[in-house]
Order: sequence, then C-alpha cells, then structure tokens
Amino acid sequence: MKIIEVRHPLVQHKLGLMRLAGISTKEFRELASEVATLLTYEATADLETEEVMVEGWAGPVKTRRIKGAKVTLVPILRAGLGMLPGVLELIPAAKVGVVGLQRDERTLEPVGYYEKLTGRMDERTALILDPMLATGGTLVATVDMLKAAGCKRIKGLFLVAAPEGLRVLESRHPDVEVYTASIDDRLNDVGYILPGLGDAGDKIFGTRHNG
Ligand SMILES: O=P(O)(O)OC[C@H]1O[C@H](OP(=O)(O)OP(=O)(O)O)[C@H](O)[C@@H]1O
Ligand SMILES: O=c1cc[nH]c(=O)[nH]1
Ligand SMILES: [Mg+2]
Repeated sequence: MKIIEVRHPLVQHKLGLMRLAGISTKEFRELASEVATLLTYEATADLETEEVMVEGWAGPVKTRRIKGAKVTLVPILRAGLGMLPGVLELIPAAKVGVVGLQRDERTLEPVGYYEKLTGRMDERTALILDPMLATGGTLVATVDMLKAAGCKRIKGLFLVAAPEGLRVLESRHPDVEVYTASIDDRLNDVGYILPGLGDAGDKIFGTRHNG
C-alpha cells in the first residue's frame, strides 16, 4: 500500500503548532487548512497532463494542462470540512461529494448519517479528506461507499494517522493511497491517537475540547 508521510519542513512546523495544548479554534482551523493545502500538493503530483498550444503575449506558446480524469473531493463530516478550504485553494473547480460518519464513542464503530456523492464517480479520482485516521473504521466505511459508487482511484489525506488504522486499511483496501503529515505512535484505550491532536472535530468547530 502506498503511504506517504510528508516530511516537508512547512508541514512538520505547522503540525507541531497544531499539537500545542490550548490552541485556539482560529489557529487550529487555519493550520488544518494550510496543512491540507500542502498535502494536496503531494497527493496531486501524479495527475496526468497534456500539451496544449495557447496564444501567449508573444505569439503561440506550448503549455500543459491537467488531462482527462477529474478530481472529486470527499470531506468526511464533520472534521473533514476543516480541510476543504485548503484543498480548494489548489483545486478550485473540484466537485465535492460529502460523507457523514461519526464514531460511536463506546464501540468506536462508524455510524453513517449522510451520503451525497457527485456523478460519474467511475471517471474521477477521489480525494478523501479527514484530519484523523484512528482505528480506520471511518475510512474503510467511506472507501466502501466510494467503491460501491464505482470509484476506482482513491486517495486519502489525513493530518495524522495511527499505525492501527493504516494496518486496517491495508487489510481491507490496499489500493487506497494515504498522504499524511504524521504517522503517530498508537491509539489510547478510548481510540484517540497519541500524541495526536485531541478531538479534531471539536477543535475545528469550537465545541467541547478534549486535549
Ligand atoms: O479511524 P476512526 O477510529 O474511525 O476515527 C476517525 C474518525 O473520528 C473522527 O470523527 P468523529 O467521529 O469524531 O466525528 P466528527 O468529525 O463529527 O467529530 C475523525 O474525524 C474521523 O472521521
Ligand atoms: O485522535 C482522534 C481520533 C479520532 N478522532 C479525533 O478527532 N481524534
Ligand atoms: Mg470528533
């Protein structure tokens, strides 16, 4: 399975700021979006391009543009919305399909409550957006939905990923590519990533803080 841990200094610096206890909603939100932009840069490095002639200031000039298959962004509600503005900075014309899943706090199983995907998923590359890949249950459920809709090329962008979740993904959907700012140490006994970021959804939306 392709797992890219992006070690770029800007990514590492910004993620380090996100780990600070007591970070404000404004700072966390801004940084989540900025790191998402940088992960998008990495995750789109293999998009195919084609040559095109355009009329430039000094006459015809050969340029390149992104070819064929288009990208669909798939933020997972609710925390994935925190990454969406940063990704749209680089891919402003992308279609957006939304998936609503929330972990049951007791069983840690994902519970689905919304799904609105774009059309022609079989022709698109899907970029799943979620700050946290913890047990992997939410991601596997999302990939199941995307594949059921015909999607053949799927990448996931995560601020932080746990080894446990990566192993689950590898066993269920090894064709999915992962781009993350950090592979952290482990999960704690209530399914939070250590050292992690605490509850990313709460921090992005300014609801209850947990760490
Ligand atoms: O890998 P898993 O163990 O499935 O956990 C990861 C999921 O948990 C968090 O969402 P949460 O359920 O807290 O929902 P929220 O975004 O609404 O806060 C996170 O944003 C992921 O979607
Ligand atoms: O560490 C974690 C795990 C799941 N969801 C979060 O927001 N944080
Ligand atoms: Mg949450």
